[in-house]
Amino acid sequence: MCSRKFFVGGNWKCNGTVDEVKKICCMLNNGEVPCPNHIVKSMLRTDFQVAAQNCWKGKGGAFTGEISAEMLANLHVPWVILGHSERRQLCGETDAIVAEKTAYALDNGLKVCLCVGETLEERERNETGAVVARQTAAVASKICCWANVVIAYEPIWAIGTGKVATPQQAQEVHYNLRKWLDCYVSPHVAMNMRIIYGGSVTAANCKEIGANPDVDGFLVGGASLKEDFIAILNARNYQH
Ligand SMILES: O=C[C@H](O)COP(=O)(O)O
Repeated sequence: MCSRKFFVGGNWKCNGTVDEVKKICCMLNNGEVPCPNHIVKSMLRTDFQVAAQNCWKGKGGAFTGEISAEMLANLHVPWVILGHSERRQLCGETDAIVAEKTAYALDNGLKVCLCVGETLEERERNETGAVVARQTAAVASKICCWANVVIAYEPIWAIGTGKVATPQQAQEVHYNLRKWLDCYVSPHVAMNMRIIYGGSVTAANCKEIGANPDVDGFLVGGASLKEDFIAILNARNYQH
């Protein structure tokens, strides 16, 4: 029996003054629904969980500008987003680095939202499945327990562009990724892994994409900064 609970993450990225963050927290706290820092955590209802958007790949130390997994755990930040395409493309994070970070974060008690996804060129060359499998395989070579991992499929061409994947495109990639997990990790992990979709998700398209059997939630950028996010959180009507 599959017990995947619908999962929706808001990725505020590098946005938000204190006043803006207060406004979004207020919207969330008052929304009818079932972050990167400590201030946000203290402003939010306790049924929301906060995630950092990155962490260092190993033990903390002389790494200016970084935050370690231990520091996040110590701040009671339960989640970290790793492997986001903006980190991969803008900060040179390779599959190996993302895998190392994932293993270290898990070992230190964090839960990981692992992002994977292809560029437009890769999709046009029919490489989507291979890219997503390669990115996941790098992590699979470093971790044994997947219980605290959610995988976010985020096609890079859909991020912040308004060009959302069709429900069929999302379902196909999620289905194939689950099949890959079934073959190369285990049937148990495949069945229980939440594979969420990210890339131009809005209140208008979330229900149709979220209705697919292999879409277990969303990772939302732009729309998580707006009132739209409440509708996205409710895309599957209060599933618990
Ligand atoms: O992490 C979220 C994704 O990058 C999606 O961003 P977006 O919803 O603004 O397209």
